[in-house]
Amino acid sequence: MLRIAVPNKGSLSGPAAEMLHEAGYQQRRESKELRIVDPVNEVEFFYLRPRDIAIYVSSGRLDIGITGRDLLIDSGAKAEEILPLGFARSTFRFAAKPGTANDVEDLKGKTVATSYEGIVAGHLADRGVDASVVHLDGAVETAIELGVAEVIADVVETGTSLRNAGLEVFGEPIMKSEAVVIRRTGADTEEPKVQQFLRRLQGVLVARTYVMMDYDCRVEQLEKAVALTPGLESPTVSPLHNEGWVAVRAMVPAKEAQRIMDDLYDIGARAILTTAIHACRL
Ligand SMILES: Nc1ncnc2c1ncn2[C@@H]1O[C@H](COP(=O)(O)OP(=O)(O)OP(=O)(O)O)[C@@H](O)[C@H]1O
Ligand SMILES: O=P(O)(O)OC[C@H]1O[C@H](OP(=O)(O)OP(=O)(O)O)[C@H](O)[C@@H]1O
Ligand SMILES: [Mg+2]
Repeated sequence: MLRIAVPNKGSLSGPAAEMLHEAGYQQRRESKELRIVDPVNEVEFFYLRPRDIAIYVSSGRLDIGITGRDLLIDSGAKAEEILPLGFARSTFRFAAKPGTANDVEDLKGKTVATSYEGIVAGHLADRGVDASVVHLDGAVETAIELGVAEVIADVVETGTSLRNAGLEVFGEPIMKSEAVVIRRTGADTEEPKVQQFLRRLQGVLVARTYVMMDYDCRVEQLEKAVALTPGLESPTVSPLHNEGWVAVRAMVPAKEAQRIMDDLYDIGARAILTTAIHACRL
């Protein structure tokens, strides 16, 4: 049975459970459940604190985990990312009151508050900057107002929390993060059970980012139309009862669907439809 760690709280937990559900796995019914078995799929899910997941996976007691890339790196645990999942996207940045610092070099002798000491200490050490790091569990933005630090390093998504605290980012982003699937460093990712789990999640990612497009066009326009909708391998083209017309079917990126429909219409395609993809295996 495959043993998988899933975030039990915070930004990662809802979207992770939703993705697993879409991939056909049973999920817990209430938030106090700490572990469940999905006997049909032969998988056991452990609901753990996102910060602890890399540690469990690196110990080898759990086969796979879902966590944030920033949490994985911060932990220093011997685990590696094997599939990015596209949710809980954020950047990790330095911020301070305007005029305090422009660059990481300006942190020399200053105090930086953060919940991600591992990332910050590593970043400062790589650049040879000697600064103190103070660990706080959360609401790090307030640390400057209350005089605990001159600078913070924190997760930024919309930037609202920073603006509300009168702070501004400076320097290059320290890292970009998103939810990722992790495995113990050096463990065999080719194992059939692991591969099946990854294919299921990849299927959800593809179903979320592509739509199926169908349309009719005149044979003379087929090459132009196919150039607009090349599909993954190549589009399906079927004859219509009306001679001189064909029906075309191809997957297209959901974000580009409206533009492609306009372009197809302009070259004479008609009855252009898009439909959602619920699941897929590429
Ligand atoms: N506002 C946010 N937008 C996107 N991702 C976020 C946000 N806040 C945290 N994350 C991501 O969530 C993970 C942190 O997990 P954590 O359990 O600390 O979540 P949290 O939402 O901050 O929960 P908590 O309520 O405990 O602070 C990291 O990968 C981080 O990048
Ligand atoms: O750029 P924004 O959209 O404002 O999002 C970023 C904020 O979200 C997270 O805070 P969270 O709500 O998890 O509280 P915490 O600081 O106590 O962890 C993170 O720590 C930032 O403070
Ligand atoms: Mg938080």
